[in-house]
Amino acid sequence: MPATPNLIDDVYDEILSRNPGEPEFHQAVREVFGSLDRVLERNPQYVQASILERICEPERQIIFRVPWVDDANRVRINRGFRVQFNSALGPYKGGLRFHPTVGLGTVKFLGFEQIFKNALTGMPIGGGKGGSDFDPKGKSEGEIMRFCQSFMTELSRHVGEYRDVPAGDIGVGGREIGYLFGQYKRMTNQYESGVLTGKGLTWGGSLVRTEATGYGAVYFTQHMLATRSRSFDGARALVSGSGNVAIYAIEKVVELGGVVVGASDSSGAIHDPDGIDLALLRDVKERRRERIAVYAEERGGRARFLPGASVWDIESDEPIHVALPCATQNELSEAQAAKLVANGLVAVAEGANMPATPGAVRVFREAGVLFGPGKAANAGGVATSALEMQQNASRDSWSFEHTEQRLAEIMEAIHERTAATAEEYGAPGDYVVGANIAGFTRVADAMLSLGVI
Ligand SMILES: NC(=O)C1=CN([C@@H]2O[C@H](COP(=O)(O)OP(=O)(O)OC[C@H]3O[C@@H](n4cnc5c(N)ncnc54)[C@H](O)[C@@H]3O)[C@@H](O)[C@H]2O)C=CC1
Ligand SMILES: O=C(O)CCC(=O)C(=O)O
Repeated sequence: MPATPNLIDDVYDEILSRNPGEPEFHQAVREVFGSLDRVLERNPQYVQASILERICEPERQIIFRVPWVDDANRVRINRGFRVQFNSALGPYKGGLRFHPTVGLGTVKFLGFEQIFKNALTGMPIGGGKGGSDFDPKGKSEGEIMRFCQSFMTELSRHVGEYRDVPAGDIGVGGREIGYLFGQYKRMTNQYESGVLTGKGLTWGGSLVRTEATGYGAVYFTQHMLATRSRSFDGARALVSGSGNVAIYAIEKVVELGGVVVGASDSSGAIHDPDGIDLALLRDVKERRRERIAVYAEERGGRARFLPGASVWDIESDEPIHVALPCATQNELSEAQAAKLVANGLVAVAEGANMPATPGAVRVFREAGVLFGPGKAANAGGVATSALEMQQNASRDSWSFEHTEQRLAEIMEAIHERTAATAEEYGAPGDYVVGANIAGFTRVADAMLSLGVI
């Protein structure tokens, strides 16, 4: 009988009562705690130093008003957030999300995940996350710019190369990072490239950052598949979403010989049994910023749009070997997981943060499906952000080949670290246990060294 179950339950109960109304944060904490009993047994020093309690309490939470003027000259108000969760390993690092569902609990769940993900990369970055309930959908270029400028006017007090380095996430891509960086530069009167990552290539950005999260998730999957002597060659895959992570995951799957037969956005899913035409999808989503239905209309043939459906509802006559959820949290349910398993699923890698519900994760693990949790599988994005920071600090810019090689090595190392830790703690092949323990112990050891702060 483990010596610590009561402690973990007690700390969790305390977190529930101290953080009411934040179900996604609770879910993320529960998921990590589920792997930690064996770690606390072996490391009583973590218990003595209250690492569990401390790691769940953000170092700082900033909530601010974001006033801006719309095209009709009306003053609009949104709420901005930055949660600076843990800086034991380096400056806070993590993206900004602009989406109407964003609240403190969302940002805390993402920031909490980010602590362990960033630790897994082996790079000197702490964990943080931010965002706003601003909805970029349907807004003009001018409105997006004015919102970003107002958001940065407050955020600028809290960020910096050595303090906190935001990047993109849902609703925040190169365009928004540009407006945020422009306003920061104007306010501080200095060209501090290292304050944000995901920058454009002519003003301090890194090659491969755009592709990194999607490519990294596919590299991670490739390593998982190799443990069963399998590869992407001839594999059929479903990818949810059609944003930054999804697009480059699709690109890499196809490059490695796989076929992607479905993708989605928040209006529905497309099923294209002959394989998605990536050039058309990119044109529709990246350039024209249209709904995904337009892809099916223009593609013709056997491509279909399924209004309001999830990609995981697609009825495929042929087996689906790989699932890459790359849209949003809790998008893949237990019932959808069971259906995928029945249709020949071999591997899942979370390109998004926490896209599989706890029930879905249980189904995958019990069925022996290779399951790469987001902390490990989507860490290529933030790792390449850290490479962007390295380039900024050395006033250098690396070639695409060199940077992609670094990304590939980092993803291989994360896979190795995760698999080895799972093995060491008696759970061979369980990437959830491996990622949680490897991430947690790296941060916990640093926290011990830094004293009670
Ligand atoms: N951009 C990055 O480097 C990283 C992103 N992530 C995670 O990956 C996920 C996707 O992020 P990005 O691609 O950057 O955002 P994005 O804004 O470029 O794309 C998000 C995509 O998800 C779709 N989507 C959103 N809600 C949906 C819903 N309820 N149902 C179906 N589709 C929905 C959107 O239509 C869009 O296609 C998020 O969970 C994010 O936290 C994780 C690591 C790094
Ligand atoms: O590149 C970054 O700093 C952030 C990436 C991110 O938000 C994530 O990993 O979820």
